[in-house]
Amino acid sequence: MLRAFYIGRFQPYHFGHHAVITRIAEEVDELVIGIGSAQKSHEATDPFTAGERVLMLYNALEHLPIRHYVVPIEDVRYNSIWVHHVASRTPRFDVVYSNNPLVIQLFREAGFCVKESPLYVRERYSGTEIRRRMIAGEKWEHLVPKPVAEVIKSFDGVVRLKNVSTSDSDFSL
Ligand SMILES: Nc1ncnc2c1ncn2[C@@H]1O[C@H](COP(=O)(O)OP(=O)(O)OP(=O)(O)O)[C@@H](O)[C@H]1O
Ligand SMILES: NC(=O)c1ccc[n+]([C@@H]2O[C@H](COP(=O)(O)O)[C@@H](O)[C@H]2O)c1
Repeated sequence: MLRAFYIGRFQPYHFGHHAVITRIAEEVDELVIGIGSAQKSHEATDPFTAGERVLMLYNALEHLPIRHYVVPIEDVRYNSIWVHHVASRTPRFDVVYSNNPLVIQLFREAGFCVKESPLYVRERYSGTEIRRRMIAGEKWEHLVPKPVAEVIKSFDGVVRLKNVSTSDSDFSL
């Protein structure tokens, strides 16, 4: 039984992520999906809460043919302990898929087998580009699975993103 791990911020979950996850599902038996920077929301680059992102993934992956777990994971101050932090919040996994250089470096140093996942039409499928379109009032719905667009609309996510993007207040502890 081979269980894989894949992490992203999913702000929002889009067809680039979906292509990667669909491909991983052909190679492994189970998949743990980490929702990274789970503590963040209501910011221009991270507008959606961990709970909202759980819902996006849960609904978009309803028909994924393998068992999968969606686990929110907060950032920690020290990169050196991040892999242990991830492991303490997830079912045990055997292989990591990522193309984030820091994620790859940290997992390889910790002794994990890491497979690099290729980018899928990156200029089209990118969280940054989708958020830009949302703020500009351009079409974005075709870049995400239908259930994701429905979740975002259910809580007026585009209005929130526009509001937090124009706000000049930056709250941090
Ligand atoms: N088009 C894509 N094809 C394949 N993988 C992608 C694509 N876009 C992002 N990824 C990967 O998915 C993982 C999660 O990324 P993330 O949730 O930050 O998405 P993103 O589109 O890069 O978002 P942002 O633009 O907000 O940084 C990362 O490893 C990232 O490289
Ligand atoms: N020290 C840390 O908390 C740490 C280190 C490496 C990656 N991460 C997180 O992993 C996720 C990686 O996903 P992206 O590829 O979408 O950036 C991000 O949420 C990032 O913040 C956190």
